[in-house]
Amino acid sequence: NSDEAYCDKDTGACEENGTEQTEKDKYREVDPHWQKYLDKIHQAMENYKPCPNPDKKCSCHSSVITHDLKLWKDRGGITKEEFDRTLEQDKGTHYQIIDHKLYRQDRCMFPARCSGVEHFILEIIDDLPDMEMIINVRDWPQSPMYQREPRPVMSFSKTFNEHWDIMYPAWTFWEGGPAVWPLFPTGLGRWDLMRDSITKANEDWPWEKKEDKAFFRGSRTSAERDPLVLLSRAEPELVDAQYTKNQAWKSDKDTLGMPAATEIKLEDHCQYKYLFNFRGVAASFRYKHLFLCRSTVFHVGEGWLEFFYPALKPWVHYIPVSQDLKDVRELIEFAKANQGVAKEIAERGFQFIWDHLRQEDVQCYWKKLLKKYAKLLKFTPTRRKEYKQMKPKNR
Ligand SMILES: O=c1ccn([C@@H]2O[C@H](COP(=O)(O)OP(=O)(O)O[C@H]3O[C@H](CO)[C@@H](O)[C@H](O)[C@H]3O)[C@@H](O)[C@H]2O)c(=O)[nH]1
Repeated sequence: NSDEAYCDKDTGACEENGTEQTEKDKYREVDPHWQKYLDKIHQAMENYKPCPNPDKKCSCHSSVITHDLKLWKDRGGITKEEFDRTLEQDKGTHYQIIDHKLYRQDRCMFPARCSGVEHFILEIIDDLPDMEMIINVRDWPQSPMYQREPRPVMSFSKTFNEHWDIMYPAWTFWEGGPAVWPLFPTGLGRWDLMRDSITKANEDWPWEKKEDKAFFRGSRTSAERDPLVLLSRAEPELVDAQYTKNQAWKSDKDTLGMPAATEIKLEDHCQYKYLFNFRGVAASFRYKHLFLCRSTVFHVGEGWLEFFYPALKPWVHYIPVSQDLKDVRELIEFAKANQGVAKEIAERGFQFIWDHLRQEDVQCYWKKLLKKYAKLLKFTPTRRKEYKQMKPKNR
């Protein structure tokens, strides 16, 4: 095997053999200490099959639909009894699509979130067959596997190992994202607009100009973020990670014993080379935005997903960090010592999100999902007369 000729397995030392530089050599030229990570990148790149580009059929993400619906397919479809039981258990908001019109029960726990969901459904309603859905707009998924009976409910986020929920693209792509005072008092903001504004902001921060530091700003929605905040307090030169307030904030205890930090716009995250993403309650909306900075995304833990996460690959598009953050210092140091590869990961991450997470892709996913889902329903929806028809806001 010609690859083996380059490096001594025991010492990790590599030698030039006078031949042309191969793709693999590129990852074999540095401090042997970092070899294990360079090998991971090489391996990941070898296994990676890029999605078609342009990808008019959002094929990049379709395997998630197949995965999420497989359970119901294997069970022979969704029965009326299963559907009604989930409805009675109040696991989400009930929608009906009948004759290309969208109807909804009156109650929605978070109206702006329902509105964000409805925006996408109404845009494709002419192409959708009759169906009914239970759409959960809470953060937390509603069909845990420890309860042996699965529920036909749709949620924006879940884990593959612990939840049966069918993932749909979160409301926040349009509206209903978290309000962060004073940055986004009415919610995080439309994804298509933020795509443009963060990408424009990154132009002021080319890689060479960015600060060589890891960065995180957000609230303590999960204590999994604590080790990074503590590392930042101990070594502010390496990491700047601080807790901000959220609506539940009552005292410094909610920001790990320190006063809350000032909020920083996502556009201003672009001035740092290494940006951290963590799950919060469920997946955090920040993930997709971080890539737009053309900074290297450090993604902590693999469990919590949104529909587009599985298409992003560790070491190709982001640096994976273990959930307990035991490897975090070494990984940041790896990136600092191997700027070339860190920058390449940043570029690939940016390009993926730019090419494959457009508003068209979100829309396309909704359409594919609902069409396939409708085929699994083993009953014909009957219109509930008390439900109101939901109409586009600006049409
Ligand atoms: O200084 C800041 C602080 C926050 N944010 C953004 O504000 C949003 C909210 O941040 P944070 O308070 O840390 O909450 P998250 O944990 O990211 O998200 C929570 O809120 C979401 C919507 O309610 C839920 O879906 C998640 O599961 C839940 O964890 C994120 O997009 C952040 O990037 C900033 O841009 N700058």
